Amino acid sequence: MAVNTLTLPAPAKLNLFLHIVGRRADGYHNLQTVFQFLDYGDTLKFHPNDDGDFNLADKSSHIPNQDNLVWKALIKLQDAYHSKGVTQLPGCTIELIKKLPQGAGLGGGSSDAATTLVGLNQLWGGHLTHTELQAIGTKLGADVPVFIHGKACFAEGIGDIFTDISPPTPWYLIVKPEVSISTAALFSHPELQRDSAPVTADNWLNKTTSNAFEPVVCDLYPEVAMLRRALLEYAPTRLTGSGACLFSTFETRQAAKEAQQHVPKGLSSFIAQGQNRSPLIQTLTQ
Ligand SMILES: C[C@@](CO)(OP(=O)(O)O)[C@H](O)COP(=O)(O)OP(=O)(O)OC[C@H]1O[C@@H](n2ccc(N)nc2=O)[C@H](O)[C@@H]1O
Ligand SMILES: Nc1ncnc2c1ncn2[C@@H]1O[C@H](COP(=O)(O)OP(=O)(O)O)[C@@H](O)[C@H]1O
Repeated sequence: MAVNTLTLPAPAKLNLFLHIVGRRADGYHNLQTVFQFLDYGDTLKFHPNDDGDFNLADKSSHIPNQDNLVWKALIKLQDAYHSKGVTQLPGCTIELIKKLPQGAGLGGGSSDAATTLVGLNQLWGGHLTHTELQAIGTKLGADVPVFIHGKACFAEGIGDIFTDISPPTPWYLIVKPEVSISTAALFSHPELQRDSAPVTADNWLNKTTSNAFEPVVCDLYPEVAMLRRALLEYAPTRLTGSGACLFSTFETRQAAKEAQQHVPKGLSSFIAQGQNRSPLIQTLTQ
């Protein structure tokens, strides 16, 4: 008999800073960044069935199912279970409810993939450890492992070697400029600074940090530069990941709400609080 629906969050992340410290032989870049999660994101509902079929019910993303990172995560996890000799996997329909904008630097697709791996692993009897799930996640995208890790961290390598930290957890106003940015194109941009001086998990808060993509993005997209200048009137403001979202940092939710009144009409924005344990991990350990 099919078990009950499992509902899990797929939260957003912010990169509180992001430096590039070198280029690797495989074309990827070594980063230094701090990941923090938000109490805001997508939701996945896993509806188990008795007929052994798998479906993705996604009314909100407009991404063809076979391209969706949820579906790709499902296929990769099935392969991993098969190679462990577990072939009888209970079927389910995965319902994806998207709130996060795409191509935003909030890691929405990566978080959906991570929640899929964690959720299905739980429904299939937990044959894989979180370390094994992270290794599968890396094959789907550099940002997937941190969502499985689920703790705020100083990250190195391609963003997959973690030192846990507890940065302050302020309120953020996140605003999405109406531009679409390719992460791969930005990483290969000739003007990108790729030689930032290394910082450490202990000293980054006392150093001058930045987001290496910000000057390039502001140069390519004047509307992002303009929005950044406007938001800087109210609070410290920075790009997250490769953009396009900007986040402004406030001590209180009220202050974030007041600044939100000034977001240019037509741009989407939301307010969320920084989380040092991701909402996914909080739900799993409840
Ligand atoms: C920049 C960051 C910062 O957290 O986030 P987003 O802006 O995507 O949210 C990540 O490094 C993005 O991670 P993710 O979006 O999963 O990237 P992937 O799909 O793995 O890679 C897309 C492309 O970016 C380049 N890439 C990615 C990561 C990295 N450390 N070096 C790279 O050079 C590669 O050209 C790769 O083909
Ligand atoms: N479930 C998904 N949610 C969002 N994007 C997805 C998903 N599956 C595949 N994608 C693709 O991944 C790309 C990056 O998405 P996303 O993770 O939201 O952006 P970012 O990494 O910039 O935060 C999108 O442009 C989209 O084509």
